[in-house]
Amino acid sequence: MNDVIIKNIGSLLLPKKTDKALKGAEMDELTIVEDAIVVVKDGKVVYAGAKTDDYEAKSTIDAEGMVVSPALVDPHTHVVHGGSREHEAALKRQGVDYLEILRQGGGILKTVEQTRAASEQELFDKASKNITRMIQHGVLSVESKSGYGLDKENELKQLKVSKVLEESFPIEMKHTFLGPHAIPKGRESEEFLDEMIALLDDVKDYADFADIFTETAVFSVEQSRRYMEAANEKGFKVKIHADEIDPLGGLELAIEQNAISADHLVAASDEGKSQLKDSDIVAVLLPGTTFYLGKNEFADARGMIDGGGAVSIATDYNPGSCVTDNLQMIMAIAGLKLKMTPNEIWNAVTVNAAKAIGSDRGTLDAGDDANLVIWDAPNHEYIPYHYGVNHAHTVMANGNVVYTRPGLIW
Ligand SMILES: N=CN[C@@H](CCC(=O)O)C(=O)O
Ligand SMILES: [Zn+2]
Repeated sequence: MNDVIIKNIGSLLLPKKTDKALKGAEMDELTIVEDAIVVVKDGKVVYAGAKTDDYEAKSTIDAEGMVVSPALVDPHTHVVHGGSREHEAALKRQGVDYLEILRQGGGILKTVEQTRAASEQELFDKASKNITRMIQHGVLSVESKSGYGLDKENELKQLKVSKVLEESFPIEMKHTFLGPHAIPKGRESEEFLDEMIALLDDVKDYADFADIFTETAVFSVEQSRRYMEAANEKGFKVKIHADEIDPLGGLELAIEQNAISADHLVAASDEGKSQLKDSDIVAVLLPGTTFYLGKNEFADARGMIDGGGAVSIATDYNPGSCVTDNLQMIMAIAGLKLKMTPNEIWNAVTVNAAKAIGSDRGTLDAGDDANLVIWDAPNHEYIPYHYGVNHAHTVMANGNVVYTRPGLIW
C-alpha cells in the first residue's frame, strides 16, 4: 500500500530529468500537468502525472487545485556566519561602494571578526533560523560556503556547523570551502593564498567544492587559476565568484578549469558568455545581490540563455551583499530584471540549481525522493509575479510533511 496520494493538484510542474543542466531554449520547456496527482511510498515518488484511479494509499492530501513543484534548490548561500552588518547598509546608501567598505576593513572582514568570535553552537543557532525560513519558503537543498574564517580553525568551524545543520534539518546540503574569500588584514595575498591552498587537504572531508572570490583587490585571475588548479589536482570540484563587479575574465577561467558553476557574472565578457554553450558549466546568477547593492546593470541572463548556456539563480544569502533567504523573492527579481520567462525561472531553481551543486534533485519522476512543495497559487506564473511574500503552503521532505502554513490565531 502506498503512503500518501496528493490529489486535486491544479498544476503539477515536472522539470525534465537529464544528466546535464538544461541549456538555451530547453530552459523554457517545462511539462505542466493539469488535474494531477502525486503518489508517494517509502519517501519516494511512485507516480506523478495526470489524475488516475489506479493508486490507493493510507492517506490523502487534498491540494485543492493548487500548484505542486519539486522542492526548490538554493545553489549559492553564505548561511553560516556570525553577526550582521546593518550598519553598512546606511554607508552603501550614501554611495560608499562594496569594495571600498572591504578595503577599509569592513564588509567580509567585519563578518570574519564576528564569525571568529562565535562558538560552533552560536553559529548553529543563528544559521538554524535561516535554514528554517528557507524550508518554510520551499527550499530543501542548500549550498553553504565557508569563507568567514580565513584560517584553519575558523574555516573548519564553519564547515562543521554546515554539516551539523544538514544532520539536524530535513534538507540536503552541499558544503563549499571558500577560504580565499578575502585577504585578512596585514596579510600579503600570495602568502595567504598558499595557506588556503595548503588548507585544502584539511577541509577535504568537510567540503564538496572549493571556491574563490576573483575580483579587483581580492584575488586576481592568475591567483585564482593557481588555486583552482591545486583544488582540481586534489580532487575537488571547483566553483568561482566571477566577474561580480569588474570584468576580469573569471568566467573564461571557470570554463578553462572545468568548474561546476561560475557565480555572479554581472560583468562577464561577451567572449566568456559565448563559451557557455559548449561547456557543462552552470551560470549561477544572483540578481538579489545586484538589487541589494543598488546597481542598475544586472547579469545578462538573456544573452547567456539565448546564446545556448545553462543558467540557475540563487539567493546568495549573506550578511553584506544580499540579506534575504527567500528564494521566491529572487525568482521575482529574475523575472523583472533578468527578463527570464516563468518556465526558465522554475527550471533555474529546480533542475539547473541541482546540477550547479552536483545534486540529483529538482525533478519529480517515479523513483525520485518525494521532495515537493504545494504552492498556494492559481498557476506557476503567479509565484514570481506576486512578489515579496511566501506562497509555500505545504512542504514535503522525503515523503513527510515538514511545513504547513500556519493561519492567524485571534
Ligand atoms: N562577493 C563575495 N562574497 C559574497 C558576499 C559576502 C559578504 O559581503 O559578506 C557574495 O557572493 O556576494
Ligand atoms: Zn557568494
